[in-house]
Amino acid sequence: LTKAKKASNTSLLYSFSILSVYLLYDLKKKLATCSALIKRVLISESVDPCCKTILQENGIEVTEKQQMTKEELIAEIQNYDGLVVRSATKVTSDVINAGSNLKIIGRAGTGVDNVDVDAATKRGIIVMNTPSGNTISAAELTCALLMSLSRHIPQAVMSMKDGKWDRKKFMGAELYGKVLGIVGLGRIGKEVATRMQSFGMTTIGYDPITPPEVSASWGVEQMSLEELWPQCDYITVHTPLMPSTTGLLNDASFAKCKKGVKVVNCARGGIIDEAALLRALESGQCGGAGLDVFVEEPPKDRVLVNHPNVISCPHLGASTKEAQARCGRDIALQIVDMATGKALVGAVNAQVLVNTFSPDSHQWIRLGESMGSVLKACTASKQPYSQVHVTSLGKWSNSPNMLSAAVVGLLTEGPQKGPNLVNALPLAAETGITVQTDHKDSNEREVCVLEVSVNGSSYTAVGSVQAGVPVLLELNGSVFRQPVPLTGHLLFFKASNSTELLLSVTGKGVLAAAGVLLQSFSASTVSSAEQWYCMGISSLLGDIGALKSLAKEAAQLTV
Ligand SMILES: NC(=O)C1=CN([C@@H]2O[C@H](COP(=O)(O)OP(=O)(O)OC[C@H]3O[C@@H](n4cnc5c(N)ncnc54)[C@H](O)[C@@H]3O)[C@@H](O)[C@H]2O)C=CC1
Ligand SMILES: O=C(O)C(=O)COP(=O)(O)O
Repeated sequence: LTKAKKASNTSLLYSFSILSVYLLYDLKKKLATCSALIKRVLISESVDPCCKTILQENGIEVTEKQQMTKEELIAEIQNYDGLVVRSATKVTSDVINAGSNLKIIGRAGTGVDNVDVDAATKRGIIVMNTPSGNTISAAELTCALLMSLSRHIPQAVMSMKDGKWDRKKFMGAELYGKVLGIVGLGRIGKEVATRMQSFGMTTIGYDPITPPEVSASWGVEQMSLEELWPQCDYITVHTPLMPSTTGLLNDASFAKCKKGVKVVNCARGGIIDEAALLRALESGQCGGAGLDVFVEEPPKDRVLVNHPNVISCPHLGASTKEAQARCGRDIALQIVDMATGKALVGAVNAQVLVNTFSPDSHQWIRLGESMGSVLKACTASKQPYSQVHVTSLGKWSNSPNMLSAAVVGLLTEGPQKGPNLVNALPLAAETGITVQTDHKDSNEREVCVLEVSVNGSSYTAVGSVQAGVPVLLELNGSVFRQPVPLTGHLLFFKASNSTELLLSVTGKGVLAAAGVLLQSFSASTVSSAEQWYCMGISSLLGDIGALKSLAKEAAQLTV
């Protein structure tokens, strides 16, 4: 560049009215999806051996280490790309942040409350589970607890082992004709309902998401919790543990129940408030409880476990050979599919990625990232962004994916760490960027419009996918005569419409002097005073800073 400046100073200064020379970027380098290679996986709990076998068969190195302390896990986790857990491993933000190479956390089971999903999402780590693998087992254990509660089977067994023959003490009650309230009508709630109906129970329930007509089709009448509590002889909960379900059954709700109501928690400790349960058991408001799960596991405080009307298990809902085989196999296959870019199944924090596994979407994602990169370069000196808006036009709406992809392009600093499709939107929110997306149906054009606002100014890129290649059609109002393929190294600059100018940049000008070959050239259709140009070039210019200052210097001169 220095040479170029010396050699062609006059023509350069004469012809340049470049305001800025923008970005050179290598699109091939960074497609920030999460299909990064998974080479090493740590299994930190007792997961079916088929999990290890499947991972190894697919070239993944597996280490099994059970009962690690938090400190041990934090010290080790940086060595792994993937972590497979059940419910006992607490994957806290400390663990996640220590996992500098971590790309995936696989939960061989359903509940992900032991994983800090938000922390993982912010770090761009996929969290996936195998939600249907243990449904039947958890439902069967729930039914077993309901039956045991009605007939005091565990207590009777203990008394027999004690050498007693106490027939009076264990007088039970039939399930037949009784009302079972099911809170949470998802996979397990449904299976519990249909099984208990075969015992002649009336099943009623509540779920804020499952539509009443859907649950009615499998025999569960839905109603509000206020209506449900007083009708139930038995209540079973099957919701995830989250703020809205913590303490769902509490002092106030127990007070609304029939005296002697029996409750089962085979979902998560804390959905039935443990202290309120104890009070209800002691007052007789609750006639018995079947607990598979506890707030603290194992529970140090044994007062509930030791209560005569409580029967309990050490979190055995999923502990069957069948459930473990399914969950172990499913999580291994899901990790392999993800790593090889075949499919993304079971991701709980990366819905946007699910659609990126079709070749079609892949190119649109590349387009979004590339347009983000282009606008990032055009606005480099003006950041931070205040708003990012993506509009998709076409037959199908891909704007949510495009939005994440564009944010990846806008926020990416280097090829390794930073934003990807998993954490793009949380990162944008954290950075104070307002994001917006919409879609307009159109049979004529299939394009994506990306608009970013920086310091009150707005910058726009319009792109599309043509013949399987992402292309840029417009940049800040300049419509390119030929679509610009967003591939390889591209040099964008804004300049007045002048042949001399172009020669000074290309032919014998700056690029030639820097030993860079011009591979393609796109100018805008409008011959306005200033317009955007894009050049495909053979290699990255070593010193883009020098080019920029040269241009800046030139721009200060009156031509
Ligand atoms: N004890 C064990 O070993 C096992 C326990 N589980 C637990 O069971 C839970 C349920 O599992 P699935 O049925 O597979 O999940 P699911 O996602 O199919 O169903 C959960 C249902 O709860 C509903 N829900 C959410 N908030 C609610 C609220 N405030 N009130 C009522 N319903 C609400 C949801 O709409 C959803 O339909 C899991 O989250 C997990 O914690 C799962 C498997 C084994
Ligand atoms: O899948 C779930 O949500 C469970 O609670 C089962 O937990 P586990 O895998 O047996 O530790």
